Amino acid sequence: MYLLIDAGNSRIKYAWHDSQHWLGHDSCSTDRPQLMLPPNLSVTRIVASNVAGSAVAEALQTELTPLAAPIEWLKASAERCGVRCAYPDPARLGADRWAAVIAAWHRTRSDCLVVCAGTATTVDLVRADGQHLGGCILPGLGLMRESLAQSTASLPETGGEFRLPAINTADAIATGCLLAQLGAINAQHQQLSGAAPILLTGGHAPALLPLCGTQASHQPTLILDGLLQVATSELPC
Ligand SMILES: Nc1ncnc2c1ncn2[C@@H]1O[C@H](COP(=O)(O)OP(=O)(O)O)[C@@H](O)[C@H]1O
Ligand SMILES: CC(C)(COP(=O)(O)O)[C@@H](O)C(=O)NCCC(=O)O
Ligand SMILES: [K+]
Repeated sequence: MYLLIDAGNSRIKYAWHDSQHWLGHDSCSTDRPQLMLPPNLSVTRIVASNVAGSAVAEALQTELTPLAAPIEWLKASAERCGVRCAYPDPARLGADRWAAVIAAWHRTRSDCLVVCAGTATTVDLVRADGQHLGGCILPGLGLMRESLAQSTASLPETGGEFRLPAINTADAIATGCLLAQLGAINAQHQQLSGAAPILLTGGHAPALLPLCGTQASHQPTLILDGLLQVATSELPC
């Protein structure tokens, strides 16, 4: 059994797979790393991406000590599972982005855009031949709204709907933050061949999906899929 763990800055997502099927999945807050695994889960390999810092890594390490397998921490590298990293210093690329890029390329085998819309939003470009081209990082939808609410006297943090043009404050904020995300996605998409698929993952993906056009699809398990791809390859992390 493979156990795959994606530790983001807000939530830890995890799932287990028997090399044929996903058998279960769950998530917990990154502030309280507590994994709920079935008793007697016979795990042969644990592959994890962690962008939430060393304290979270240590907590997971402690939590999973009873399992027979050690945690293998994925780090981006020059090449992995057929994908070549654009960063001259690959270890600087977030392991979650790297896993998502690996999964996206294996899924599409075409030019594609990978959007991870979580605490931060990351956009990555991948070419059909497996070359990662880089991308961009911007505050996630929640962070955008939070920063507006925190730095102003009267802007609300929640509510509102996408309306062009908006005619009330809540809608104006919701619309502005979504347009900022879409602007980054569309600008990066224009660097690829016209109809390249856009793979959206992360907690805010459902909010972006209806605005991203027909090339876009929601891939809730993209990062875990990439971790599985790594786990089922022969190489250690
Ligand atoms: N239905 C949802 N389930 C979970 N998170 C959601 C949902 N809708 C919006 N979110 C937001 O998505 C964020 C978590 O997304 P996620 O991709 O797990 O982030 P990260 O990888 O940075 O931890 C939460 O902070 C929350 O604000
Ligand atoms: C950009 C990120 C903070 C996104 O984290 P997340 O929103 O998934 O919690 C993470 O991928 C990260 O720390 N990356 C390292 C810097 C980089 O990718 O260039
Ligand atoms: K993200």
